[in-house]
Amino acid sequence: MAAQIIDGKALAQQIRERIAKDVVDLVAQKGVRPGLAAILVGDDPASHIYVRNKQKACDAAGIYVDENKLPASTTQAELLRLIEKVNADPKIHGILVQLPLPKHIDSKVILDSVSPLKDADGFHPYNFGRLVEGNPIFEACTPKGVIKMIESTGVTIEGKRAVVLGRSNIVGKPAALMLLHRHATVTICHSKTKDLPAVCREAEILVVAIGKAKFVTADMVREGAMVIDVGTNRTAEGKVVGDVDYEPVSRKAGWISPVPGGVGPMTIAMLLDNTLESAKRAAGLA
Ligand SMILES: Nc1nc(=O)c2c([nH]1)NC[C@@H]1CN(c3ccc(C(=O)N[C@@H](CCC(=O)O)C(=O)O)cc3)C=[N+]21
Repeated sequence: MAAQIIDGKALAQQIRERIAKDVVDLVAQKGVRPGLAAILVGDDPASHIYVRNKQKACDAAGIYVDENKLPASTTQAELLRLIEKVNADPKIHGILVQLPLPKHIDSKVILDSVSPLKDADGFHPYNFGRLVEGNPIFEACTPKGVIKMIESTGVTIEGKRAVVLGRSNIVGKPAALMLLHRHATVTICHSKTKDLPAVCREAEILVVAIGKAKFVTADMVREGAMVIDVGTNRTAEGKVVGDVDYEPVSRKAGWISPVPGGVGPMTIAMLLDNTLESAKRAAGLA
């Protein structure tokens, strides 16, 4: 039996249409248009493509974007001044500092300087702490998108064995917490995990975020499992592939998310959603 495909692109499109309607209502009712400050430092081509896609999605949803493309030579102090400015700007409800930043800039210092009330990426330690508590304001976009994809299948998370492959602060760890709060039994695996394939085979829900092309093979997947592939890897030929060896795994899994067209588009939709929610809060709603 071939797995059912979790179409992140279509789901993201539905969510973006709902956001566009909510933006119209928010403008009509409160005179507040959601605003996102997008900050991009340097000339990493992939980052420019991502930011352009985020900009297009915001435009289509009626979200105002204050785009800041800074040269690679930008100093940490200059970047901090820009963040102070957008922190104080009432037109801005969400701030995105595109990662990675150039090496001479300390990302931790920069991300910590973003107002927790505008932290649409959910990367600030305050928001991470709120997530640990189970009382988040902003949830990181990629793991939030992963949860929405799982929920879209109608499969209940409660009571399930979930395995998260990867322990990064921006995907693996928050994804594991979000699954835990929805009452899954969660295991986090990483490079030091012993007999990783056996642990993965226990998963009814397997979330893969390790950043290695085709790392998850069919022998690591339980029959009928739900496999969510967070990877975005570029092959030598320039093709985008996930962390999952899609063809063989899709013959064994019950559900699978493709790359491209899976978690990536959902990440962008969640950035819009977080910006909208922030604007609603600023307008005294929600
Ligand atoms: N502050 C910050 N927040 C982020 O959320 C953030 C970031 N920095 N830095 C880089 C990563 C990566 N990321 C992706 C978003 C969309 C796709 C996406 O839409 N991908 C398309 C394919 C794109 C292609 O073909 O190149 C897809 O999967 O269908 C992928 C990756 C967000 N990130």
